[in-house]
Amino acid sequence: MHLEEQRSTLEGLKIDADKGFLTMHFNISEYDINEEKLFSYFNSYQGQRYWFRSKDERYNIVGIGYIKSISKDKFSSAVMSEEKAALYNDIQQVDLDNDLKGRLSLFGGIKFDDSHKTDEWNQFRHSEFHLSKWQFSLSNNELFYTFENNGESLTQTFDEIHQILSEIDSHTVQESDKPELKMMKDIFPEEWKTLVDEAVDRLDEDAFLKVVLSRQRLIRFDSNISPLFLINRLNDESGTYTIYYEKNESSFVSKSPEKLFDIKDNALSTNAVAGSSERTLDDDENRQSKAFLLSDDKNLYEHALVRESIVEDLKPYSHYVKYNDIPEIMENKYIYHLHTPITARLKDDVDVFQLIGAIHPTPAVGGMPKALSEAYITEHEFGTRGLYAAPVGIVEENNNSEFVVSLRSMLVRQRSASLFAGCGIVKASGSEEEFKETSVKFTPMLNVLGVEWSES
Ligand SMILES: C=C(O[C@@H]1C=C(C(=O)O)C=C[C@H]1O)C(=O)O
Repeated sequence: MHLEEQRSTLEGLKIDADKGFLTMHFNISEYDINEEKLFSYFNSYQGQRYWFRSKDERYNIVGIGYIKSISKDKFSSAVMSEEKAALYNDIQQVDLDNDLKGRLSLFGGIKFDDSHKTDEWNQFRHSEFHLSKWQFSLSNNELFYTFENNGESLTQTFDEIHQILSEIDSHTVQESDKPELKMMKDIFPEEWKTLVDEAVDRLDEDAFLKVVLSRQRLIRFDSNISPLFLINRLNDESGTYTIYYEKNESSFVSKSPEKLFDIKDNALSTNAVAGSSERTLDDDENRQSKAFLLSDDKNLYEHALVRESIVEDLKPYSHYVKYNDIPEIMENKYIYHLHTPITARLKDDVDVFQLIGAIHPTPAVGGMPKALSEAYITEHEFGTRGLYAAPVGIVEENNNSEFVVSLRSMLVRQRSASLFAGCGIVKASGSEEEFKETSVKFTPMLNVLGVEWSES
């Protein structure tokens, strides 16, 4: 449809005075727009921007300006779904084209737990989801522009948006400087190994099977880490999720390989991921590494715990749950994992927040049994997980959604970055191997930061 025709549909449009917001939904395929141009152009919105890209690019969304948010200091699935319904109910949506495919979405996350040992996550509330003023759905070249319904002329708004889209199209992105590394250190490395040894002693094969313990690495640069530098580097590794989430002065970044679940018209798909071995540049070593994973009892056991827990958690909400008994190899750039795809047909009245409450934390990031391992993590782990290993993702009005388990992640504030990595501890684990595995899991974020490293 041509611009003039789209513009004229607005002239006769009846505005619903009861709604607080209006969303115009545009096809923007005539403009040359990408993530970097958007983050550069909308620099003044820093602190209120996100980028979420699915592994398969079902979603590739950049959101600018948090115009309306649902946020709580405690997670309640009922309250979240009520507030989400109220938020959508207050919006009049206007499609400016007949064959638009995208849907107006919320983006956000729910922290791993409600522990507050340290204050570095204070800029994020416990459960927080945002509707953005500008939602660029880059996988289908669409824009949702949302604004307060205050009687402004719609055709004038339409013209202003097209003016801005032309400016973004011709916007030149300046190259951003690589920050110089000043300091890099593991937080309590020896104490963490002791923590792992103590956990191994505490675990037993009947009542406490597994606990996931994480640790942090702190990095400081000699200048602030520029958002554009990160956006540019995040485009690098394919085959993972991409999350870049600004909130005030903090940014949370993840290159997770792990989906919590996605839902499309009541069909849910998820993936049990647990069991790891390093990927190197040597083909022979890699063949051995994969063969080892597929036959190693400790890794297969850790994996089965995760798969069974997810399947059991899904059953009450599903007509059926399907999966294969034999795990497959997931290949990431720096690491291999065992994974099992799982699908389910959800019952009609199931809400997305209810599912998050039921599944998170999977034993891939918590442990088994769930309550015992969560309490163990809260009591013994150093630091606060915040959004590390937490559900972060996109949700639409009708429950269609995609959530990530936000691993391979970091919290960036001004000149510093805190990197997070964990691993599953079972009775057969050893602290030196687990320390090494967590070091490998820092690699994706070191790469995003442009930090040269060598793990020896
Ligand atoms: C906890 C992390 O990873 C999880 C733990 C794994 C394991 O213990 O083998 C593998 C993949 C993830 O499910 C992490 O990356 O921080």
